[in-house]
Amino acid sequence: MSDTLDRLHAVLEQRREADPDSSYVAALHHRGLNKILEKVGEEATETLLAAKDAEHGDEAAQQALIAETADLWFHSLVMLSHLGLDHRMVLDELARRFGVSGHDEKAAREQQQQ
Ligand SMILES: N=c1c2ncn([C@@H]3O[C@H](COP(=O)(O)OP(=O)(O)OP(=O)(O)O)[C@@H](O)[C@H]3O)c2ncn1[C@@H]1O[C@H](COP(=O)(O)O)[C@@H](O)[C@H]1O
Repeated sequence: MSDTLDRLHAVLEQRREADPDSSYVAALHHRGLNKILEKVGEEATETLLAAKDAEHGDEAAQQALIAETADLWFHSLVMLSHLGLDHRMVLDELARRFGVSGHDEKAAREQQQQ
């Protein structure tokens, strides 16, 4: 999986300087952060609607959910790239969380806030 993300990251970096008329990613960068965030929000909404359909749906509904999730991940990667960040930082953060229960992490956070 990381190999695919690495490959996509390399393409996204190339597209930062590409012609917006010939590249969708370049067109997003050209239109700016607000447009990219609009797409992330749109894809998040489409993903959750697809998830509801997939809950009691057939294989086609499950495939639709996978496609929408891919759109969401893709646009999130464009967002990170636009801000000079990348998937490796997210993977490192997830790796750091291995073995830390979500309940324990939340309890520790709440204790710090007191
Ligand atoms: N993985 C993707 C990818 N996933 C989704 N999309 C595009 O994301 C868009 C989002 O879907 P929508 O239905 O919302 O599209 P839309 O109606 O055309 O968008 P708007 O006009 O509303 O902005 C579609 O145009 C998809 O083609 C992607 N476009 C590009 N990539 C990757 O990025 C690479 C570089 O792409 P270019 O920059 O276009 O060369 C490609 O080789 C792929 O590897």
